[in-house]
Amino acid sequence: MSTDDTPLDSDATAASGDDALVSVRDLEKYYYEQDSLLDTILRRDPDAVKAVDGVSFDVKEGETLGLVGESGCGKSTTGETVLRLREATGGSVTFRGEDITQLDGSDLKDFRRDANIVFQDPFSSLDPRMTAGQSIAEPLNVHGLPKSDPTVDAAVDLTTEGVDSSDVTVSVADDVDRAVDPVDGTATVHLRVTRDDGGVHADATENVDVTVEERDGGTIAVDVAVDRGKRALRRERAAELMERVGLSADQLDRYPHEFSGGQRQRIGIARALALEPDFIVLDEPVSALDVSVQAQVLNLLDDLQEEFGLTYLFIAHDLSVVRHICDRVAVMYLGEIVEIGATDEIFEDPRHPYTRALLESVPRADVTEAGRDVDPLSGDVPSPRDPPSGCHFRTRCPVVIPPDDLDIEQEAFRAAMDVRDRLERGDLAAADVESADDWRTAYDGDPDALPAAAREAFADAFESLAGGDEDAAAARLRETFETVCERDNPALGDSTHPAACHRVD
Ligand SMILES: Nc1ncnc2c1ncn2[C@@H]1O[C@H](COP(=O)(O)OP(=O)(O)OP(=O)(O)O)[C@@H](O)[C@H]1O
Repeated sequence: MSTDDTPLDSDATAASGDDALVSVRDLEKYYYEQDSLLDTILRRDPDAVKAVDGVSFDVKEGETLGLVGESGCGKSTTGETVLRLREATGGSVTFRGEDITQLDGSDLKDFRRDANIVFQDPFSSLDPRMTAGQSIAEPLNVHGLPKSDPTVDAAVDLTTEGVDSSDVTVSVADDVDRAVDPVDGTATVHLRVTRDDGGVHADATENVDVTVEERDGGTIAVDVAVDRGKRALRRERAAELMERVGLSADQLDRYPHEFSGGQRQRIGIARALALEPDFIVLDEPVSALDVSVQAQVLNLLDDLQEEFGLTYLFIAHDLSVVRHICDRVAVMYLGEIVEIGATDEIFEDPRHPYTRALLESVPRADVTEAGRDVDPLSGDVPSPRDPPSGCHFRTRCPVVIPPDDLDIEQEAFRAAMDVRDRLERGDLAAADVESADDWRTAYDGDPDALPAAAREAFADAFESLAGGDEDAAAARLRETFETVCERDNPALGDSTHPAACHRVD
């Protein structure tokens, strides 16, 4: 989550394999709606909601990749499918080179320790009947942690004062790694043995149980062990995490409703950190918070990323949030990624008309570089059950490409396409038309400003309509006004900053 410029000479979609922690390829998540009885009787194929429809991207180790787009574009479904909280219906997700869509049993459980999620709404994502401490410790409980790792060695780093170190023998229990974080495969207890007027004392920096005994002959025996049970250790870990996310360990026994929104989100973050993951999906982590606390939570996420070397997939609909914390940004529209690139490039040189329109909805101060020459988005995202043919954005796109042989202004072309859409949707029917000339009222623009070929096409089509032949009318309009944008779905290239648009090379 650095604000430094990311090198732009790397491939934007694929992080060239080696440095990718997560690689997503052609990911699909289709939801199949419950069939009606009639569907079952007629053996119709179930309707698919194509929430994620062939998405590919990499998240490099240590980076923050933003995933942005309007509500309903499939961002959450992507995040949850990448984490295997939902099952993919196609494609692959590779984590450290292993396809996690194929994992099961203990391998899947291991992946769940490595990758976690912070949800948007910290109130509904926390169980109201659990205290903060219980919520944070729950993942440890589920995984039976903390437990000792037999491959970790136990060691002691001894210092003495008033005692000759050669007189001290220390025995460290093998399982101290339950309470002492190992470094490079060794859990080291830092022990200090001192003598003062009261006798000999032994203290450890770590939270372990130390007993000291002075034996005949002047030798000193120190035992280091972890005597607390798992439950107590989990509570200690929860307390540490509370402090790390900016809360007080004294609040461990409070319930979610006793915290503010920002504090609840901190608890959600502590819970996500409990298993020491490498990768976290942040699903709109600050969208539900007051603007005044958003920056604090973003700063916390930034600090945690640096301290623990975390990799983030940051989901947001608000581009202004993304700008300051993401290294790269992927823009999603109706189940597809339409543009991906380094954050500065996305903001300073947006290539896809959808990205430009999204930038238009960002508060003005944040997009001075992008200019203000694009209309903000109008209308809603179409249904992913029946996405538009070709480029999914074409029904809202302000720069649809007219046919080569039709010399027509964009606005006039859009108005002509509206007539076509209404006819094809059934909103304009033969019953609404009496004569060929009726096209002049159906067309929302200056009919006389249209090129002759367009006027002829309308007149022919409306004559067919007046005669009751809707199919012939639709065919005539398609023949004249069909655009490449509805024929072909533009692919996302593999350049440094690709955009899936017929206008972008
Ligand atoms: N369980 C489900 N069954 C059917 N359709 C679903 C299901 N979950 C999501 N969808 C649909 O999939 C599409 C993508 O939803 P998703 O929540 O992933 O989008 P999003 O971009 O994250 O939006 P939001 O910001 O509102 O969460 C939407 O049309 C949604 O209605």
